[in-house]
Amino acid sequence: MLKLQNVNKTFFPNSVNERVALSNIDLELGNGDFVTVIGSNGAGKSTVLNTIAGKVSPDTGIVDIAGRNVTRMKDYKRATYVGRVFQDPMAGTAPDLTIEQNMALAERRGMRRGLASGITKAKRTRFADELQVLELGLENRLSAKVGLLSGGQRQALSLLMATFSQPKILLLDEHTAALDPERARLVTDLTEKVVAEQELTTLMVTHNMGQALEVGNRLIMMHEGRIILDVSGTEKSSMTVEDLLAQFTNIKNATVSDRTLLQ
Ligand SMILES: Nc1ncnc2c1ncn2[C@@H]1O[C@H](COP(=O)(O)OP(=O)(O)OP(=O)(O)O)[C@@H](O)[C@H]1O
Repeated sequence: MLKLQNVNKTFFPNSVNERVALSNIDLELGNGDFVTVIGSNGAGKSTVLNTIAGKVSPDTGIVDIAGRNVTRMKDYKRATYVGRVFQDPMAGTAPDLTIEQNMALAERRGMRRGLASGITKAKRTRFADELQVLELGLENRLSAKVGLLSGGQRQALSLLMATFSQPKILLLDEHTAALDPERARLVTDLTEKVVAEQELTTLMVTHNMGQALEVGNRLIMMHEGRIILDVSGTEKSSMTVEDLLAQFTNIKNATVSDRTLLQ
């Protein structure tokens, strides 16, 4: 469903600000794979997501979504294939528009302009049905401005909207990080439910190692632009947070000793 082949990205090459963000990334996700992505700051996690979404154009390599080479396809054209939820609850929704207006926009994602139709009664009923799944009572607040919702409610709505047009790939960029533990739990549970129901192929970046182990069927760890750990199935489910921390420590030590060797 998703294939990254030998993807490289360096920001500001050949300058003092040069940053190697992605280095020979090869990654293949099957239909319905739910992959959690961890790694230290600057490891390249967001750049992987941005490359898939088309926000970042790779220097070399191929991005293939559902058998289509989208490497040079603009982000707005890819929007039909890719749903995304960001860390900031304010990012995925328009605060001055109502819940139903936001949902109508999400529904039209990736469509050509000029095909707009009003929010019909049938549509309203469908939106209400969709919202009921969240169990937050939002189905009774269709005409409320989204700016009035709490962060957790907005993230739940963002998630629903991101999956509305049944994308091929769902990208979650630390989408529970800004929420309090209770709301983070709610949005995590909801994520698992929506992903399972729609069999969505999903990449979820998180700094929460417990969450990375608990959620999904596969986990990758990134470091300095590379994928340095890729576990799934029982190997993943038998891992503990301590195991992951030990991996981090090993890498950091290895990196330090590599540098020492190179000096
Ligand atoms: N638009 C950009 N312009 C310049 N450098 C960038 C840009 N985006 C990312 N980088 C650099 O690329 C590297 C990888 O960044 P990225 O944001 O992908 O890391 P990350 O793993 O998501 O980190 P974090 O956990 O801190 O969000 C870093 O060195 C970063 O400074």
